[in-house]
Amino acid sequence: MPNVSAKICGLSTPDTIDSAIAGGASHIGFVFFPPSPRNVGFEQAAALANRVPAAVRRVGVFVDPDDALIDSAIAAASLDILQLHKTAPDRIAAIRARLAREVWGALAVKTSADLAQAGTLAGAADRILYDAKTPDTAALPGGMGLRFDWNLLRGFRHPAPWALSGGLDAANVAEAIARTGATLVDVSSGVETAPGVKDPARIAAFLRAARAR
Ligand SMILES: O=C(O)c1ccccc1NCC(=O)[C@H](O)[C@H](O)COP(=O)(O)O
Repeated sequence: MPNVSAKICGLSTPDTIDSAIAGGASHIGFVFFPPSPRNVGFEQAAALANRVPAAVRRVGVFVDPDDALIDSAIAAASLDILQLHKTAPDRIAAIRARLAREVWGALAVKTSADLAQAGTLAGAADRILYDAKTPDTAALPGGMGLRFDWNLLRGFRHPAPWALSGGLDAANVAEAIARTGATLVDVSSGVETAPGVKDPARIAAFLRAARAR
């Protein structure tokens, strides 16, 4: 069975960063999107990023960002990877070409028609993050604890490396991995006690469960 790696997204405090690292997270996500309860400022991100060892990848999470925001976030938090939500494939490709950095494209999934759009991200992004589609009225395109039907991924021919996200937690991540074959999983609200409030114990439990599947 392949090793499963885990990204803990939306971290904003030193204790939760430390918990993710101690628990074996492969990736740590910082959200740069002011409407999010997980948004971090540049100085805050810089201090948090300093706690992250080089072996753990620092992911910046953005919603259709402009170049100035990306450049400031990279400078502050030494980001290894950019995760782009609601960003057109040609814009993703342009960002990737300009920065020569790993870039992930988030694909909002509810139906098989959504999943069929994965091909548009292949070639533009290094990795596709399958995430649950949030309602049009929602303030956020991610981090809402929603999950999509994992059966949609059964037999799906992934056009690029990928990761699974959306509504994962310590109780369901093993099943999610078994059902989809994911080798990289991503969680945010499933390790929180309230929106934006990460819990070190839940982070540790999630990472244990992802390993123990
Ligand atoms: O988490 C946010 O607040 C957020 C805001 C804007 C764009 C993306 C955001 N999160 C992206 C993530 O990578 C989350 O981990 C992913 O959507 C899963 O969230 P959850 O279902 O809460 O585990």
